[in-house]
Amino acid sequence: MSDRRLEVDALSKRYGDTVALDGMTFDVRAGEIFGFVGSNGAGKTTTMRIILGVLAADGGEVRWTGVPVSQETRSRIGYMPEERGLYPRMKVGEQLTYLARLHGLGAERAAAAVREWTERLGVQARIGDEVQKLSLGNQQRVQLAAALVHDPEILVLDEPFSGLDPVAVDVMSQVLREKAAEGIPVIFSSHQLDLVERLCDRVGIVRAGTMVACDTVDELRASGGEELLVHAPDAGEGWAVGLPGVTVRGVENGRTVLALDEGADDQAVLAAALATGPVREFARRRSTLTELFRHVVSADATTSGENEK
Ligand SMILES: Nc1ncnc2c1ncn2[C@@H]1O[C@H](COP(=O)(O)OP(=O)(O)OP(=O)(O)O)[C@@H](O)[C@H]1O
Repeated sequence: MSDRRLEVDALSKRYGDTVALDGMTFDVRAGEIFGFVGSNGAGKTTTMRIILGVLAADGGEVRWTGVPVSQETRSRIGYMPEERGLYPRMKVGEQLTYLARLHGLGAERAAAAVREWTERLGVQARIGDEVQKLSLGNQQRVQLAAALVHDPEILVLDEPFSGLDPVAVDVMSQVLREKAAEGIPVIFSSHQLDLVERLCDRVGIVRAGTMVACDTVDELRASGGEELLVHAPDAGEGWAVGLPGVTVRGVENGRTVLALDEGADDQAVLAAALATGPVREFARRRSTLTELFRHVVSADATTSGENEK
């Protein structure tokens, strides 16, 4: 039997009166990169901490290969905590070696893993420096190395991309892709939705401690419906307001972005645009993940009881 899935099943968690998780449910399959997105305070970090066992749930269960996760399973998870967890005064190499040994690697394998990951992540020149002497971005590269040196079976990364320069983002993305290709389930949280859209096989959108949408990027985008992008330079504000089946979503680089209901007449929109003057661009496209996210997350935020940090 090889049901290599990390299942998060109906997790609940309260902090006093704050409901942090309310039936959080999703799964991440082996070899899949899963993007975990949601507004501040939606419950992503709480979920990841519960997966790791650094926080106990009030209810629900986390399973790996169909079995509730034990401390032994948890020691095989590579974790990058949001608050980061490196010892500032310890040298990079010593720290990574210590972590690898702590997870049971022998001295030789630990040394090889530290070499491999510091080189891969471009911090090999800093191996003899104290962590606190590194820039924040380089500390983050070391933090990723710390999640990887013990050759984990599962990767759980809390905002691994925040604060990284574009080159580091590429390196991090490539590493996550490789790990997934090796058959590891990879879950990471992020507010950088363009990156999530590029990198993830599936995406889960969380609101107020509950998963509100979970699917492939393509399916999620398709569920957001179609949009029209119209560039009519002489049109005044509000030119499209009131057109049947049309909602004005905003303006993007001078183009009006319109959402179309199913069956709405795009030719009537074109005629309305032409009535204002020349039309330089008129294109259909599917919603981006960012637009869908705004739509899903703002749906009933006022009734959700969400307590933002
Ligand atoms: N230690 C704590 N004590 C009290 N409330 C907490 C604590 N940790 C989290 N919360 C609350 O639980 C909810 C979920 O927080 P969590 O950190 O899981 O959200 P998040 O999705 O990771 O947010 P962000 O994107 O800002 O990191 C929030 O309302 C938060 O204020």
